[in-house]
Amino acid sequence: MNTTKQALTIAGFDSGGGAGMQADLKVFQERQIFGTCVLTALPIQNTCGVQKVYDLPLEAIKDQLAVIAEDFDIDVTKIGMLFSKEIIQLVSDFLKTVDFGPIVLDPVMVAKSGHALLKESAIQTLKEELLPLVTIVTPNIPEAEILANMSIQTKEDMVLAGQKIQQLGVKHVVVKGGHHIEGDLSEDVLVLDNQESYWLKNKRIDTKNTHGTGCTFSACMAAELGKGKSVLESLQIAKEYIQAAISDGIDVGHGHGPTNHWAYRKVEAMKDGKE
Ligand SMILES: Nc1ncnc2c1ncn2[C@@H]1O[C@H](COP(=O)(O)OP(=O)(O)OP(=O)(O)O)[C@@H](O)[C@H]1O
Ligand SMILES: Cc1ncc(COP(=O)(O)O)c(N)n1
Repeated sequence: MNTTKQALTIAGFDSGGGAGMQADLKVFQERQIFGTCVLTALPIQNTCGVQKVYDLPLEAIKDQLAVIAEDFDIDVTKIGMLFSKEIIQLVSDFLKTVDFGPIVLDPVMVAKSGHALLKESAIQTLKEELLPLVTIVTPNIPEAEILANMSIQTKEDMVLAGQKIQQLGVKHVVVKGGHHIEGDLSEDVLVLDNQESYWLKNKRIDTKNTHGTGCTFSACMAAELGKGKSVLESLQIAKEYIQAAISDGIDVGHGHGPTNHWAYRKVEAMKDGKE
């Protein structure tokens, strides 16, 4: 029997290597889970932004999903950029036919540079078709406002939005405070299906190098879930991973630089008493 844990990311492309499928595969490698991938769309982007997005033929996405199903025993699935309602429908229909483990959805809507990565016409399909299949969804504040159909100003609003998003059929919700709420802390809330909620807080880091933070964070959660960790444990590791990846930054590109995927190795070495 094959004991190597296997993850799938269904996501968009980033030539700049900081976000999307590229970030997800880097996280899978760092967290020691084998990474496979299905491309949904081809944005032309680097750290300075997204210039345009090329569509892929739906058939090409369908065929990629089919070859993964033929050949791999997927333990966990992470979903990022989906771009259109047709892609969401296709991916949802496919996921109903396979057991690809828990599903983590980062409901990517707009890139940090401001370019749309999800068409507005796709939001209803995302809510109705995909969310009921999802184990954990990880919206940032603007995404949570759209999914919950409410404005979010306070921490109480974040919890309420999480509960409203659960009513769409998803099991657990992480509403990320991240770069959208003011303050010294970067606070996220996990609303579990048993209605308990947990806050995760870290010092907010003042940096422009935050390209792909949402992708990295959700991919890390997925990797840990795929290896059998609980939802809360996976979230705690993801929060530590992203904190290290942002704070121990690297400087490449001329815009919003990517995060540092090696940084968490130091944190783990310290925990093991090796440093
Ligand atoms: N400046 C920061 N300092 C510390 N933590 C941060 C910072 N920015 C984001 N985070 C954390 O990074 C994780 C990802 O959240 P973020 O809000 O960046 O997601 P996102 O907006 O979906 O990202 P993306 O636009 O890359 O998809 C969360 O845990 C968030 O709290
Ligand atoms: C393919 C893809 N997926 C997600 C993002 C969001 O990342 P960011 O908001 O940091 O630009 C992105 N830019 N590209």
